[in-house]
This record gives sequence, C-alpha cells and structure tokens, in this order.
Amino acid sequence: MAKSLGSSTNIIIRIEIDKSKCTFAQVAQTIGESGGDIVAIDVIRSSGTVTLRDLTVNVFDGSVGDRIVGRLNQIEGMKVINVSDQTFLMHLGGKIEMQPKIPIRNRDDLSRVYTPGVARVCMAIHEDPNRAFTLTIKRDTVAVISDGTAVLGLGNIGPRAAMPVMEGKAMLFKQLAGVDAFPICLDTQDPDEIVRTIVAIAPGLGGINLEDISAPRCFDIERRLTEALDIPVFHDDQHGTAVVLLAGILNSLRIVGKKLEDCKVVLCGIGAAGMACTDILISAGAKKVIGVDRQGALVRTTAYENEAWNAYAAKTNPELEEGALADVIQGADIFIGVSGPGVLKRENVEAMAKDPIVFAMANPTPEIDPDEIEEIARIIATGRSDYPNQINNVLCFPGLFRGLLDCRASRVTENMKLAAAYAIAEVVSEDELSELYIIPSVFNDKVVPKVRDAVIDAAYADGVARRRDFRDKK
Ligand SMILES: NC(=O)C1=CN([C@@H]2O[C@H](COP(=O)(O)OP(=O)(O)OC[C@H]3O[C@@H](n4cnc5c(N)ncnc54)[C@H](O)[C@@H]3O)[C@@H](O)[C@H]2O)C=CC1
Ligand SMILES: CC(=O)C(=O)O
Ligand SMILES: [Mg+2]
Repeated sequence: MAKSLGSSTNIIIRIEIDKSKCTFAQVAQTIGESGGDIVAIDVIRSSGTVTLRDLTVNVFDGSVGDRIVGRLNQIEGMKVINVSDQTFLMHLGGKIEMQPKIPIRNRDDLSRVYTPGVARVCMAIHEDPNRAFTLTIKRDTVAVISDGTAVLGLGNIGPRAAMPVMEGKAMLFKQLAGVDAFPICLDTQDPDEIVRTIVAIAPGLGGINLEDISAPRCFDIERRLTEALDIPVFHDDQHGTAVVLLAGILNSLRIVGKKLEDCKVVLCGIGAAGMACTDILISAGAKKVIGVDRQGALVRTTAYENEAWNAYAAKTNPELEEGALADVIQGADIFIGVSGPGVLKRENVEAMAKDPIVFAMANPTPEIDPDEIEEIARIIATGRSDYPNQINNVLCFPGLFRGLLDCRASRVTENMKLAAAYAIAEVVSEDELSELYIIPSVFNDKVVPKVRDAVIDAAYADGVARRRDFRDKK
C-alpha cells in the first residue's frame, strides 16, 4: 500500500489500563487497526490492578493520531492520560539559542569584553570598517530572512508561522557549516519596507539568506538588496533549489545516458524556484524547457500580467507548445515540479519519453506520490528526507555561505552557482551512482567542504572575494 504523504511523526500516548477490564493486546490491536505503529513501550508504573505506560507510536499524519486516541478511549478500562507529539516537543521554546564564546569570570574579563575595553575595539572598526570582519560576529554570521509569504508549499502563512522553518535553516547552517544564522521574520509584505529593513540591519552580518518570499516580489527584493549592500544576498528558494536540482539532473543524465541539450524538460510552478531552476538548466546547456503554471504552458505569444513570466516565456518553449501539463508533457525526458501537491498524474509519466526522470520537489507534499510511479519512472526525486534522492536546498546553502564568508565575497555570482552544482554532483562517485542514489545525503560530510571550495574558487575568479587569497595555505 502506498504510504501517506503527510509528515510522518512519533506521538507518545500515556495510557492507564485497568488490568481487570482490558489487556494490552487489545490496545496494541486497536492502534494497529487505526494506522499507527508502536515503536516503543515504557512502563511508568504498575500495580496489582492498574498499569501506566507510555507508548511511542509512529503515525503518518496528525489525523491518524486523533483516530487512535478516539478509538482507545472507547475501550472499557482504558484511559488516555496525555498525548504528546515528538515533533512539537522538539520545538518547545524554539530550536536555537545564543551562547557567549568566552565566559566573563571576573572584573578584568568584564572590562575587556564590555566597557571600557570594548571602546578601543569600536574605534578600531570606526577607523577601518573592514576590521568588522575580524573583530565582530560579521565573519561567521548571516540572517535567514522571510516575510512568511511562500513558506514551503504552505503559502502565505505569515511571519510568526514561518519562524519554525527559519529556525530550522539556522540550525542547519550551524551544524553543517559552522555559520551562525539569525532567523528573522518580518511583519511586513511591502517590498520597499523589506528592503529598507534588511539594509538597516546589515552592518552586523556577513550575508543575507532570503527565504520563502513569494514570486514575483522576491526577484525585485533580491535585486535591490544586491545593489544596495556590499555583502552577498541569496534567495535560497531560487538559487539554492536550482543548484541542487542541477546537481541531481546531471547525475540522472549520467544514468540514462542522455545529454541535457537533447532533453525536453517540463517544469511546473513558475515561481521563485521554477524561474531559477530554468535559468540554471539553460546555463548548463538545456535548449528545450517548457514552463507550466496554473493556466498551462507559458508561451511568448501570450502577454502576461506578471512581467517575470513574459521574460520567462521569451527564453523558453522554443516550439511554442500550448496547453495543459498533460499536453506538453508528451515525450518529455524530464519533469520538474516546484508547484504543489498532486499536480502530476501517473498517466502523465506514462506519456513521457523512455527512462522518465521525475523530480517532484514541492514540500511537504510532492507533485506525485513516488510509490505511484515506482515502476514506470526510471529516476524519482523529491524534496523529502523519507524517500531516496532528496533534492533540497540544504545541500547548497550551508557550504555556499561558508565559502562566501571565508573569502569575504561581496556578492553571489552565476559561476558560483554552477560550480556548487557540479561540486554536489561530484560527491556521488561513479561506483555509487544509481537510480536510488543520484544526490548525496544532507549528512554526507564531503558536501559542505566541496561546495565551499568551489564557491571560493569562483569568487576569486570572478573578482568578488575581498580577503587576500589564502587558498595555497589550506
Ligand atoms: N525541494 C526544495 O529544495 C524546494 C522546494 N520548493 C517547493 O517548491 C514549491 C514552490 O516554491 P516557491 O517557488 O518558493 O513558491 P512560489 O509561490 O514562488 O511559486 C509557486 C508557483 O507554483 C505555481 N503553482 C502552484 N500550484 C500549482 C498547480 N497546481 N499547477 C501549476 N502551478 C502551480 C504557483 O502559481 C506559483 O507560480 C513549494 O512547494 C516549495 O516547498 C521550493 C524551494 C526549495
Ligand atoms: C526547502 C525549502 O526551502 C522550501 O521548500 O521552501
Ligand atoms: Mg524555502
């Protein structure tokens, strides 16, 4: 049976059983029949007549948990005392905190880290602003900034609801690349105000990672910030996604023995991620990309209200194919989804060319359930960690920013993105490459250093690195 594409999680159900009225076997059977898997049992207390147990139960979405609890409460002699969800428990009080690097043990320390000693350091930076990179957190710090308008595939859920994603990105920055990241959610959706606010907080930062800001506003916001600031600005949903996508496509093509320039690529969802994925594919040699959004394929013979779509249509769909996804996917070699759940049907994949490559990357629910097309698609990738081939921008942003910070780059260049994509693809060796392993895992410790080094080389080649070249000393 195909597994549900909700978000799998463990819940802990504390139950009290009156042993004279019901058995644990009844409880286990009820949980199994309701769609839960018991993965652990802890006996908290047991007396002659009553036992108190914590059951850790894996469920594929919250509704299964509700069903289990409802049915358990119907068993005579059984009482559900409490239910907790491990995912929610991991979020209690937020997921990150700020820690000093050195303790303040005495007056002497105090007078150095704070006033009066700190004043000399302030003046040193005042006289030479570049020293902010060595004497403040600027060297290792970025901000992950969202306005909450396009959070994963959940839409415009606002700045408070966006915060858990931004905290998650901050954790990944630190754990994978030693980059400190402030998660910042702005209570404005006005591009002018967003730009003004970010420019105003930039002095203490070494880079800006824009996240989950909807298209087409994100294009203008990123461009204006790049012009205004002397630190790199990177919209992760555009370029991080594009970099990892290209890495996955390059390795998939090695398996099916096709060349990108010969492939028909159909890309669904022409928003932030879709635009950038198309651009990087074209930079890497793709000649025939067709973009599809809600109203069908984008063609240059139509005038769109969205200016970004007019520019998009001008550089794609060379044969002016029109119609819905089902029409234009005929004979396609590659499908890329950065749209929403359920957009792709099994029959669409059946209509693709031999050895279909399907990247259904919408989060948290992809464009098609991979189980539905397991036997007909040659290669399947999603954005999720519970299927093989996770195409997620987390493979890019930690190493990319580590490289940008280490060479004090002033901006992100096109060459950096291509170099990062090739670096990620190369982590998978010829021996390892297979339909189920086209992209390295997030936990593969070769990814961050390879991406970092590739970005640094590109930064020096493009003349945007401001630190004296240190590469020979590595
Ligand atoms: N796996 C990964 O690393 C990443 C995945 N994504 C996913 O890609 C999706 C889009 O993200 P963004 O580009 O940031 O959002 P966005 O809001 O900028 O763009 C989404 C586009 O998809 C279109 N769309 C939505 N439903 C559609 C449908 N049923 N048919 C055709 N077009 C449809 C929208 O009209 C819009 O143009 C989200 O689900 C997001 O989670 C985004 C970034 C990274
Ligand atoms: C992965 C990511 O950034 C997104 O789905 O928006
Ligand atoms: Mg995102």
